[in-house]
Amino acid sequence: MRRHFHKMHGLGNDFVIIDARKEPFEVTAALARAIADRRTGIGCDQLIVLQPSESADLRMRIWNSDGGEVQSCGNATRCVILLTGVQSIESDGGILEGENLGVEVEVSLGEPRFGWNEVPLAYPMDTNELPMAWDDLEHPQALSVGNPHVVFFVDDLEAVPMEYVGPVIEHDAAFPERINVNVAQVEDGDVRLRTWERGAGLTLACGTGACATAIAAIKTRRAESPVRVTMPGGCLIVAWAPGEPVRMRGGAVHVFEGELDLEALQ
Ligand SMILES: N[C@@H](CCC[C@H](N)C(=O)O)C(=O)O
Repeated sequence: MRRHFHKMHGLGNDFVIIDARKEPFEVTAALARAIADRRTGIGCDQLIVLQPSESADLRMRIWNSDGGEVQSCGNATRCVILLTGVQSIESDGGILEGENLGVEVEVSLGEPRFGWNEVPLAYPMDTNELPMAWDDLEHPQALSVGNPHVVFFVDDLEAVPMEYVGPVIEHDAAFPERINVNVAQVEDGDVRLRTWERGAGLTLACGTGACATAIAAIKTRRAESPVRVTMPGGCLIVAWAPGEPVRMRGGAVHVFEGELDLEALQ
């Protein structure tokens, strides 16, 4: 069996996108891992499947490269808007709205949530400053922008061994659904960010991570909205004020399309 797919990326965070609005497509964790495998599959950070929706223009489902299904993906949202032209997307993290502005795509990810059980954390803690530390990384903020994030601000981003500390924090028992780990440095109100993504590891950019980090920077007056967030793959502009949805603007690129050989992947 063969199935049409699109390969897209948002600032180097890459996706295999399958449009299953007319023809259903069943995903198992094993199939998601096989498609995402860069040696034997197509290769991607996340597999995205588009389905019909009753509450929005379409439903977007997201699988990390480890095969786990998750709630939200900021960079994929911009790609899906570019690909399909829709303006509202149902996701497990909420309704996402956006618009293709031409060179860039703008997306609203809804209002962030700061309750310990909304992140979620394993037990009550002050999400403005978790009383926790991992080596030199300490007291992160925790929040949900549809998916769970912690944000650390540091003086020297390059000195942080993300490959070592990222997976340790991701799997800490304090985070029952695991967590996306953002480490950022702020200079003159501009944010530089590296993200260890839950279920995908270090990526060139993370859209929800950029939103979570900009919100954390605005809350602590390290930066003012709109915030420029620069990641290894490029930059996003993030706007937010307390009580409002977070909005993100940036690029999205269609790379190629082709046919998946599903039998070869099993
Ligand atoms: N790359 C994404 C986030 C993808 C999901 C994330 N790894 C999770 O497990 O929540 C983005 O651009 O936001």
